[in-house]
Amino acid sequence: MIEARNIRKVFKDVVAVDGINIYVKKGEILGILGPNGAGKTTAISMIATLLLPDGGDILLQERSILKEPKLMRRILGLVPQDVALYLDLSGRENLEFFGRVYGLSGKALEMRIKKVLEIVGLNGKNREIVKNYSGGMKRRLNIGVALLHDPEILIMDEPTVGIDPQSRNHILETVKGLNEEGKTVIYTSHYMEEVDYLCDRIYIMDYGKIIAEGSPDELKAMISREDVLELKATLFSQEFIEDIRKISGVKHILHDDSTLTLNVEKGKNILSDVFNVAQKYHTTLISVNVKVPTLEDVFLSLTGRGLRD
Ligand SMILES: Nc1ncnc2c1ncn2[C@@H]1O[C@H](COP(=O)(O)OP(=O)(O)OP(=O)(O)O)[C@@H](O)[C@H]1O
Repeated sequence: MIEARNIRKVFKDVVAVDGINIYVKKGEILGILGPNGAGKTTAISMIATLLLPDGGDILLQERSILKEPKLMRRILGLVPQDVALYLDLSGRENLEFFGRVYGLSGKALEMRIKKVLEIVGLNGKNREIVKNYSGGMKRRLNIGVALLHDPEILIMDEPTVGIDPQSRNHILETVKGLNEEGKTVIYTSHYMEEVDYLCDRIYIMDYGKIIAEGSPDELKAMISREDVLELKATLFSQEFIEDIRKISGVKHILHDDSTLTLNVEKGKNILSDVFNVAQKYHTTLISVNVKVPTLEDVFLSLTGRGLRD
């Protein structure tokens, strides 16, 4: 349906998107996963025709949207990262305003507003001014605005950042529901749990490049030659972590003060080495677990860094 070929965008001396290929199939939820600054927003802004690439082409059903941006704009709903709403208007008034911008009016507009309020679960609050909405409600209304003209494709840029868990779940379920009704979705996030849960296919981005592509299971299978071990303690010292890093078979480490995640060569038993290090630094291990790999472990394996470093 959509095919971005070798697209590139440079801002002064920053190569935000470095010659990537992305395709989107009709009816799928496509995830773009990557840490802050990876280039996700820049990539989808080009697909959404908000930014012109410095190189490459973007095709919608074989026709270049660089030459014919209207083709894309007609069928696209974009949910930007920053909430774009009128705070002094009610939820309903915002929908009325943006609906008119999309060219809707009269009964058609009224019906779409009713439908959209149902989808985003804001029926009960539609006459309240948006200033009084919680962060999650504002995000949901923002999604509602993007749905007003009943777009075929929905592009969502990190729609759950900084909101409460209940609204987050509501948004994830809304995306699933919209997809089941036939909408194609492009969803960017740096939360691996979200893309794992939602997406049929995922591109992992880092420093403007795509470093892996596949279904969540395919991506996890990429590290099937590694075991993931998780150690917990009250506090891990830097010296402890450095000694663990030196154990033969340890490929990557992700850590905070109390949890160490190790990607270890498959089948390599490093437990006695781990316990020796623990003894050396008088560190009491609260737990040692073999983990089922997550997309975070895939990213760690590919880059040596965590998604949220
Ligand atoms: N308008 C701009 N001017 C200059 N640099 C920019 C601009 N937009 C993005 N960048 C830079 O391009 C790189 C990619 O940014 P982008 O916003 O696309 O990443 P992202 O993966 O969406 O991350 P985030 O979640 O933080 O938005 C970053 O280094 C960013 O600082």
